[in-house]
Amino acid sequence: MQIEVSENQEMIAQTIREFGAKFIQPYVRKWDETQEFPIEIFQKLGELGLMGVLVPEQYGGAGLGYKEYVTAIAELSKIDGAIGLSMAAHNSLCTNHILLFGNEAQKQKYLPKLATAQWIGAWGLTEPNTGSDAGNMRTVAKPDGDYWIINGSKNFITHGKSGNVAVVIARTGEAGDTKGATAFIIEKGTPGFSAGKKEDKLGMRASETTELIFQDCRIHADCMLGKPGEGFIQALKILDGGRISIAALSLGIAQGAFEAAVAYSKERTQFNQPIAQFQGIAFKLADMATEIEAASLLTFRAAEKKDLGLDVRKESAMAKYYASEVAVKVSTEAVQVFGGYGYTKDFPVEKFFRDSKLCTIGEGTSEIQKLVISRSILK
Ligand SMILES: CC(C)(COP(=O)(O)OP(=O)(O)OC[C@H]1O[C@@H](n2cnc3c(N)ncnc32)[C@H](O)[C@@H]1OP(=O)(O)O)[C@@H](O)C(=O)NCCC(=O)NCCSC(=O)C1=CCCCC1
Repeated sequence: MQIEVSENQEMIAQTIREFGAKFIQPYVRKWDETQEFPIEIFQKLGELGLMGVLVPEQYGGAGLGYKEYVTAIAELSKIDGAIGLSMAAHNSLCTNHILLFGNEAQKQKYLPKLATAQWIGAWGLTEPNTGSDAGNMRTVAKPDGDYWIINGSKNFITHGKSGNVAVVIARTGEAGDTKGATAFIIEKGTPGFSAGKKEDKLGMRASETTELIFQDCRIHADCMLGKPGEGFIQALKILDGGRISIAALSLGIAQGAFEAAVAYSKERTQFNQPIAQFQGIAFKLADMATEIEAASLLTFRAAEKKDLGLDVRKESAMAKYYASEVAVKVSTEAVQVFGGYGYTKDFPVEKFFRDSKLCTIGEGTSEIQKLVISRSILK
């Protein structure tokens, strides 16, 4: 898919393929059915150095870039999108927020644990009434001497219950003021901080999604990331990287569904010939392959620009928008290629189909990506 693949990317892809065949693939269906979050998988991935791909070596990470990170998420998501999603939320949202906006003490304290997955991270921006309009958040943090008191709730939070630490953005100024929000690091077990309802989801079921609840949660000012008022802009910058990871997740899902459809179409015979020999099926495969290739180019281009330290708000939105829509389209077509069998849980494509839909919604809907892209063009 890419013209040049680095040695590190090859090594990461190979490691994940071997790891996935042994520790993920055999359990995908069970985790999906039971909605179980297999935390031990992340600890094992952490031991392999894959939970801190973007974290510099001095903080216990691999010190690599977005190209390698995209490779890791896409390879994992070919096997199980839910595992790819959890890795993405842990890395590009929670860990990256501390890496990019934390002070030295915060980085020393949290990054080594997060980069090795001894601790799992969560990130809280979305609220029940403020999803796309994230800047209008209602969760409030009020100063109290050297402390801040947080009240409110966040929802659709990956690792809300299992996470050892969360980065949470709360209102510290006027409602609707994009300079009126602040980011805080809050550890599990802090009085007044708890996980609420766990969502029963259509797809991505092995990735845990819960509410976060704050009731007079008192935290020291040392937990603040950056300065008061910087939280919303920090979050938008974090989403610029996060959206590349959702594009990678989408690529993995699309590639997994495509490979299953190709294999099945060569084996399944109807009217005395493999269905792949019918133009109706062969042209579907041609469309899928072309769209995956285009999605891959957009995703790796955004990753390359990010690695160069450039502003990628447009490129990450384009990659996420296009790749996620491709994941939905390709997995839908894969179910069609499988026919009735594709609609059963005996084959993998129904899961790709269910998992893919999250990609057009999480970290900003396709409509929000178009808003970001068009604002960037028209500014
Ligand atoms: C794009 C958006 C709708 C924008 O909002 P507004 O119109 O309120 O804000 P606007 O006027 O665009 O901007 C404010 C200031 O900010 C600067 N800036 C914007 N982008 C950036 C940027 N990328 N970098 C730096 N600065 C930026 C902008 O210039 C402006 O500054 P100024 O006030 O003029 O000085 C934003 O709210 C958004 O994106 N929503 C989707 C949330 C959303 O995506 N959640 C996802 C939550 S996480 C999630 O869903 C999951 C996580 C993991 C698991 C799956 C799900």
